[in-house]
Amino acid sequence: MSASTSSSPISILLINGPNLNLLGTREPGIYGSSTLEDVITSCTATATSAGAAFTAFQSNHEGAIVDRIQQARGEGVDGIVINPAAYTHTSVAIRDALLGVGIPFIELHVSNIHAREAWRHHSYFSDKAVAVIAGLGVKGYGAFTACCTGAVSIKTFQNTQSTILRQHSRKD
Ligand SMILES: O=C1C[C@@](O)(C(=O)O)C[C@@H](O)[C@@H]1O
Repeated sequence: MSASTSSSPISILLINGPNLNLLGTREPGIYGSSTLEDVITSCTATATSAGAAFTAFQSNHEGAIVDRIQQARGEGVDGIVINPAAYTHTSVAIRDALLGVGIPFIELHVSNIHAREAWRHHSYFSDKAVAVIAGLGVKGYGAFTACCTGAVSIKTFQNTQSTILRQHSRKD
């Protein structure tokens, strides 16, 4: 991975796949009422306060997501947080792009894909992800916090994952 140094802030790229632009209106019983804009605003605030660089990208197109991942290597992105959405269950191309650039990534789902239809249980990403977050609603995007607040690098996320899950499961 491209290491972050004290002189260069950690750089995080958030990628959202197809139909996540509809967050807030899309099946609210499953995905909640927060919009993607709400999510990005919150993540941007977190990144800014942590002194991290943050970029968000959403596309409904597989090739565009592959292109954005490839572009990330040239930009020196340290870690990717990706909700591949429906491509989770189908995309060898996005998996290969992530492995090709060698940037560590966290896989994120708003819903608990393992509590849904059987065909959603398989992910082309989970076995290669630093961590997998699912079922915490849009609060799952708070996983992003672990990538930049006080964390040396996204690799430390593995050690903080259980803490994050505890924090988010509290009803506060
Ligand atoms: O589009 C999505 C969103 C999703 O990734 C989630 O965030 O829960 C789960 C996927 O199965 C689904 O196709």
